[in-house]
Amino acid sequence: MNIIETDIEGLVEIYPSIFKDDRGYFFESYQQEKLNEGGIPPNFVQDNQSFSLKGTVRGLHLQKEPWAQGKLVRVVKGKVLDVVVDLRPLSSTFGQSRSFVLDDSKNNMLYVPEGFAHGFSALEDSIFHYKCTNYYNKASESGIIWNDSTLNIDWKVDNPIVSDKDMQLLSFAEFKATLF
Ligand SMILES: Cc1cn([C@H]2C[C@H](O)[C@@H](COP(=O)(O)OP(=O)(O)O[C@H]3O[C@@H](C)C(=O)[C@@H](O)[C@H]3O)O2)c(=O)[nH]c1=O
Repeated sequence: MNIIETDIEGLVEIYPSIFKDDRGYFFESYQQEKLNEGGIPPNFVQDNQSFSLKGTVRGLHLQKEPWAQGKLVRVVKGKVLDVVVDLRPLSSTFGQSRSFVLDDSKNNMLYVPEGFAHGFSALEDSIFHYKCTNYYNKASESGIIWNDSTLNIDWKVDNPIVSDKDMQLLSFAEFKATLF
């Protein structure tokens, strides 16, 4: 398992060791001790899985305190562009976004700490799986509109499929006004 720190504090990429043989492959999709050594907390309480048609954009989502969630995300099948925005008010990278391709041929994962907005676009039909450090809490849901012009994220999909709920999310400026 190769755990790689990114240039944003707490945001970590993980490349598991994949063992291939005549039958197929094997890898440890979650190993608490090794991940904890790499700075990833051990307190996951909920696993989620979604399927998205190619071209879908989900996000950008977060839950507010005290229901903030760290997320350990990966694709089971397919390929997504995973996007995070650092919304921790005291962070030197506040307001910055990063994108990572998560791919079922590499089985790479990303740990997104609490305090980030998270989303992804499906570059292929994709099954997405993630572990969360806190439970789903509908009343605490918040987020930023996927196509906010100031964040200017390239989702790398044409004519995105976006839920009605996500079309109602705040602009980044509106979101910031709720913080400060
Ligand atoms: C996220 C979630 C949704 N649901 C329900 C609510 C709703 O009826 C249905 C679909 O919910 P959503 O449209 O919010 O699903 P989705 O847009 O896939 O939401 C997810 O997006 C990605 C980008 C994230 O980062 C996740 O944390 C989560 O916010 O599932 C749960 O029961 N538990 C959960 O944990």
